[in-house]
Order: sequence, then C-alpha cells, then structure tokens
Amino acid sequence: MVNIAFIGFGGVGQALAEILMEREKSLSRSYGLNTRVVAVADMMKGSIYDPDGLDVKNLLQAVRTDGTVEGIPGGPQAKKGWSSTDTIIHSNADVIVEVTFTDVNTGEPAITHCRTAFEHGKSVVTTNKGPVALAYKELAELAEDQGVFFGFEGTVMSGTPALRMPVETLAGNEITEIKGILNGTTNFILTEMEKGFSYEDSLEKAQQLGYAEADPTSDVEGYDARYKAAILANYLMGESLSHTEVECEGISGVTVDQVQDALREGKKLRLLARVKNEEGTVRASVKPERIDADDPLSGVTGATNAIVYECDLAGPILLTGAGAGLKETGFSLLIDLIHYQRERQPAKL
Ligand SMILES: NC(=O)C1=CN([C@@H]2O[C@H](COP(=O)(O)OP(=O)(O)OC[C@H]3O[C@@H](n4cnc5c(N)ncnc54)[C@H](OP(=O)(O)O)[C@@H]3O)[C@@H](O)[C@H]2O)C=CC1
Ligand SMILES: N[C@@H](CC=O)C(=O)O
Repeated sequence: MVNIAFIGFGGVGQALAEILMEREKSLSRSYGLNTRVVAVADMMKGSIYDPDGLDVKNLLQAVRTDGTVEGIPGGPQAKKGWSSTDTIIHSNADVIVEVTFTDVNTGEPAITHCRTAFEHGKSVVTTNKGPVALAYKELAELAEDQGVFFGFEGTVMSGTPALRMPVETLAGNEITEIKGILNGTTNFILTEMEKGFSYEDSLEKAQQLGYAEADPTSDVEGYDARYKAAILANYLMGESLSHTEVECEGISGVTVDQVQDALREGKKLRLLARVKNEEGTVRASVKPERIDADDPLSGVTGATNAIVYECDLAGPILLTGAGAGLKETGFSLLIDLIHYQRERQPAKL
C-alpha cells in the first residue's frame, strides 16, 4: 500500500484524487499500485490527516461543496489543522504530492516542501515548476542520497511525456537543440485571437478552463515557459542554466491586429521557447515569433503544446499533446506514481 499526502488541493490535486478513485481496481491489477490518501493540507481548504486513510469521494465532495476538507468525518486517530510541514514530517505518507502554486520568484514554499520530505525519507511527485527549475540539482541529489523517488513529469507539458520520453527512448542521442510551444495558456490565447476574440476575453477563458497559473502574469509574460526552458536544459542537456539566463518576452503586448497580420501572410504568431547547446554552452530564449505555415509547430492550437528535439542520430523528433489541463496534469502525477511503484517493485525478468 502506498500512503499519499496532498500538499495543495486545487484543480490538479483534485484531478489526481479523482483518477486514483476511479481507477483503483485497474491500477492495482495492472501495476500493483494500491494507494491510500492519508492527508490533505491546503492553505484555504484546510487540512485533515487520518493514518488509516480518508474517503476520497467524501474529500472531493467536501472541497467542492463546502470549500474545506475539515468537515469530513475521520477515524479515531484523525487530526485536523496540521500545517503542510506537520503533514510532511509527521504523517505516515510514503509519497508527498506537491501541488501548491508555482512561485516564479523563489520557488517557495514548494522547494522547502520537497527538501523536508526527502530529509524525512519521503518521496515526492510534483507538477510544481519552482523546485525543478530553481533547485533541481540539490533536490535530485538529496532524493538519491535518501533513497527516495522524485517525479516531476508534469512540470513540462503536463501529461505529455516531454521529460521521460527523451530520457528513456532517445537515450544514446545528443540533443543539440529543443524548440517548442511550452505554455498552454498563451497558445490558447493566441489561437482565440486568431478567431478575433480579444486578449482579455481569451485570458479569462483560459483561466476558467484551469490552464492558467494562480497568477496568470507567469503565463502571459513568458515566465512559466522560461522555467520550463530551464528545466529542459538542466534535465535533458545536463547543463546548468538558471531561469534568469533565459531571454524572456511574453505576449501581453501582442494585439489582435498583429496576430491577424501574421495569418494574412500565411504565418502564425506563437510563443516559442528555444534551448540550444553550443559545445557545452546552453542558451535559451522565450519570445513570440512568426512561424511559417509549413513549420510543424504552426498547426498547434489551443492549450496543446509541442516540442521538437534535434537529435544527432535520430534527427528531429516532434512530440505534441496537452500542455495544460486538470485531468492531463493529474495523469502526469499518476505516471510518476506508477514509476515510483515500478522502482519499489521492479518487474521480474
Ligand atoms: N493547471 C495546469 O494545467 C497545470 C498546473 N501545473 C502546476 O501544478 C500546480 C498546481 O496547479 P493547480 O492545481 O492548477 O493550481 P491551483 O491554484 O488550483 O491549486 C494550488 C493549491 O495549492 C494551495 N496552496 C498554495 N500554497 C500552499 C501552501 N503553502 N500549503 C498548502 N497549500 C497551498 C492553494 O490553496 P488555496 O487556493 O486554497 O489558497 C490551492 O488550493 C502549480 O504549481 C502549477 O504550476 C503544472 C502543469 C499544468
Ligand atoms: N499555466 C501553465 C500550466 C502548465 O504548466 C500553462 O498554461 O501551460
């Protein structure tokens, strides 16, 4: 049994909880993954811990109808009101699901949540970009020293395997350049503006659909894509690149006229991230660019993302799929949990 604690219980956390509940039997049968949610600790939605497990259906219903999880009944050992740190340290969770908001300046409190979990022998799966963009090396080394698992597939392109796919199936290649559309919100906004909708209305729609960050400035100013560019450089190219070294321009100054001018010229305006390894020096940028109609990235619309890996042996490899979305990002946490389980119980050859 894998005991799970949620730190943060917003859209993505609830989506994972729902998946674990709905697929309980098939996850057990197919992957030997049996999970029990023992804790939720959220800033405004309260916290509850029960070492014997919480009823996920009750949890979801409570948070959606009352806005808090603290009203649900717990067993004789249940505790309410614990802080995130108390939950990480004192609960009997094996895996901490860190799904608090991404802070683009400090990466906190998520970096501290991950560090505390590792120091207490607990694994972490997260979709929070802060810890991976700002503290990947330190956290990955700590997790390894402690013999625990650190999963972060959803930090780039949500449920689309932008990190695990190249590491596992493109191994042996040198990846010399990566270019892509890495932010769902801005791609959604630009696509809506192509249809004539205003920037403001399109941003509001992206927020309603759960694509945008808690503070959408991160999306529209390019900071979110910049974090993802840093993660790609550090994780896939093995070169240390700070997010502050990524040249960054967002789409907040883009007008409907500019988007439609590009269309009239047979081009598309897209927020492109580029990461290039030039003999060990990695350079990266995020900025709106006009791309030609025959570019494989030009057909990428809505919250869909796409990424091209330039490989020295395999040539260019294009991967496309959801870049944001609650179910999709919930899935990214599920695949991390399945890998956690596989590492605990390697398949017999
Ligand atoms: N949505 C998406 O498509 C994607 C999201 N991500 C990342 O996943 C993470 C979660 O996203 P999402 O669920 O959409 O965001 P939400 O804003 O819906 O949820 C974040 C939750 O974290 C809670 N929270 C904030 N700080 C703390 C804290 N210190 N301790 C405990 N809880 C805290 C918030 O509390 P409250 O609101 O109650 O104050 C909120 O419930 C983010 O880091 C985001 O960048 C990554 C890929 C895609
Ligand atoms: N806000 C982000 C969510 C995923 O990282 C996006 O729009 O891509």
